[in-house]
Amino acid sequence: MTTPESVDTKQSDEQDPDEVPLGSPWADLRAYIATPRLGSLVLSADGSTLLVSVNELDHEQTGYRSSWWKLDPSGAAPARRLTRSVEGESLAAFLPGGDLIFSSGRPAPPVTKEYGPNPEIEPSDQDGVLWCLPVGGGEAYPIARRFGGWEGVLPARRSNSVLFSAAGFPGTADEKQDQKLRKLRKSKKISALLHDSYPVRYWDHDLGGSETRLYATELAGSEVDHGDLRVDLDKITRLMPDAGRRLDDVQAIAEDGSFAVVGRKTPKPRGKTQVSLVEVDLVSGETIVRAEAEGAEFGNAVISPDGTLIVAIRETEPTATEPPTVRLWLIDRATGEGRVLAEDWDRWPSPVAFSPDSRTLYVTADEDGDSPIFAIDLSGQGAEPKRLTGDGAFSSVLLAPAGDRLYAVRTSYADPGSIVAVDTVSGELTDLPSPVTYPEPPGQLLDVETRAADGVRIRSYLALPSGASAEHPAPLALWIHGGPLSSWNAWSWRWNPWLLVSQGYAVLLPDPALSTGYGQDFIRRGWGRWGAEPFTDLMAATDAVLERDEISSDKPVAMGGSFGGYMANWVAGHTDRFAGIVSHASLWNLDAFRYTTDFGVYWLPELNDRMVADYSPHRAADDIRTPMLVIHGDKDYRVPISEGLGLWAELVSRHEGDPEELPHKFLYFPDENHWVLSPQHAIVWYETVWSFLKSVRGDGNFERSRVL
Ligand SMILES: CC(=O)N[C@@H](C)C(=O)N[C@@H](C)C(=O)N[C@@H](C)C(=O)O
Repeated sequence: MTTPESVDTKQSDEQDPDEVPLGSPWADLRAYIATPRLGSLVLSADGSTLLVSVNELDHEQTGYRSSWWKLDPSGAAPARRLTRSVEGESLAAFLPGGDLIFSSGRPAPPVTKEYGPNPEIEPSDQDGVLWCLPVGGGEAYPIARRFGGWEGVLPARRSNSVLFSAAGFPGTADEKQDQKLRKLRKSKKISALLHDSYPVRYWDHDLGGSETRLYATELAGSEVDHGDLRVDLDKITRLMPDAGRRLDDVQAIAEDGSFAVVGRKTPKPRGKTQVSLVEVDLVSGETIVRAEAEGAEFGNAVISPDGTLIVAIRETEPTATEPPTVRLWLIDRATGEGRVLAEDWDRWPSPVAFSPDSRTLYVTADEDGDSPIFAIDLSGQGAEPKRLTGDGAFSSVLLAPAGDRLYAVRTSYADPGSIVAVDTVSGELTDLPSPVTYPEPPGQLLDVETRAADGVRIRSYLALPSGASAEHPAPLALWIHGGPLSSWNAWSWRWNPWLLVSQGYAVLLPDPALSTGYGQDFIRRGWGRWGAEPFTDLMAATDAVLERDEISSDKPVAMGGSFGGYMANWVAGHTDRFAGIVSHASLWNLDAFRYTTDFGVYWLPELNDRMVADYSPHRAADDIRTPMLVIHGDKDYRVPISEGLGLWAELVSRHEGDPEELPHKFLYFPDENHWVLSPQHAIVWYETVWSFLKSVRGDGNFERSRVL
């Protein structure tokens, strides 16, 4: 598979724009949305089969469908597509014998007792069907159907134990009742939910209609029992049935299938919850609390192959003045004792795998514009992390059973994604043949740095168009990342600087105060002071690149989404140095935001009254003189639409001149969420941003996208 062919064409007036052959994906938005995107990796228990998911544009070009591709872990054979259906496939996990379980919306045979549970339930568009692709060959066949779908499938590596998780309706005692209630609600068109706890929404969907339920069973595999596998949640063991909505997530299963580690939420006063780690015995169902502490939460657990150790992250609760800390927490199952690992390591790590002898732990952590893999030797006293990989952000990291190599998807802002094998001793990378090859971006990615007024180093990436030079300097676009506890270190299809580079801009991607990968002090510097150091760091980074010969001294433009949108709004109210500002899914009135965002209690320690009084962008509404493009999706529950509506109303109500000459625009998506994910809307998003930036720079009039 390659990206859509690059053909240099000029659009004639008569031609339907959709008929014009595709150009480069970094310049032609139709080619951009049609470019396949790498997803996550799955490895078989014996290490012989590595899969990667690939997201491709669907036939209507209004969504993406994912399929699984088979990779040769040795790197010899090319990638080949393993699953193919119009509806796509998602969840995937190997049984130890090699059978692959996956979910797919592909048409399943009619419901009969023969093939699945709950035969009284008519097939529906809300069905989730799990399929098995037998290792010995042959067609995939359905093994379970469930109205409402599945959350996860987690097989043990060296036994027949398999965990299934699915969302159950609160108040229903078992799977039968759950399925009946779902059917009733559907037929009566009931969508109402009753809440008695917090939170009630998450990113773009409602909570309250579901709680995670956990089931365990033994699946021998089709090769072993010479028959088809069947899973019926009514007939298998439900674990922690009394946990109700306290069961948070299923994090890991022991290789021998004897126990699993799950997150358990305990409701706390003032709407808080605290997640602890609980071990559940898959046979007896007994539970043991493995990690629990006031003022801290635990997650991302990994179990050592010998089953003696659990490592997770421990994140402390922030206060008004102290940001959270993230550390590794090592639990010795024999003694039940837990301790911090690599306490002095000033990074926020996340565990990914243990070596086969359980003596080395592999983790990833943001570091200085990368998110590399580190190895931590657990046998010595020091637990000193050793950086294994160089540039790039490594995700979906899996260890080969022999322990000699890790597999990962590596991305950076110079690379949309490669599949790599990492030597666990030398850290050497080998590229594996990937289902997707991407064309080179239309420029260079530079690592640049400057000093803030207080002497602190601020580093950034600068995406520079190929032709930029002292003779042809490029106009500058400042991009501000979200979070704010994050870093511009991994490729993003949503925030892709190369699309703007192809329009001639140089794009600056700074990591200001609050960014991850530079240590705790760097985060603390901006904590509760959003309009102070994070803002002045961004300005310092902008000043420094404006001095470069290849950068035009014209007024730059600025853009940011989410927290980056907060900062875009703050910039608008505190400087007139930008020609135009794009504010996507932005925080405008912090006083309102902290109570209406989906998870307000996360923000409350930092967004206290004092911080809100000092740093809410809406307080500087009178000072905004820069044209703004406001963009918001109505289904954004992280930064609710009220923030975008408030910003828009305040901008418009301050415009005293000719209404026809309002300098601002509002691009509103009634059915998009925080990210604007559908491909057709991504096109509208970029087209509108391009046109707005062009107009504020005086390069032409603002032109509506032809579909607006
Ligand atoms: C619970 C919570 O709010 N977590 C934050 C990481 C978060 O979602 N922040 C948003 C306001 C934000 O800035 N998100 C960024 C990562 C984005 O680009 O969506």
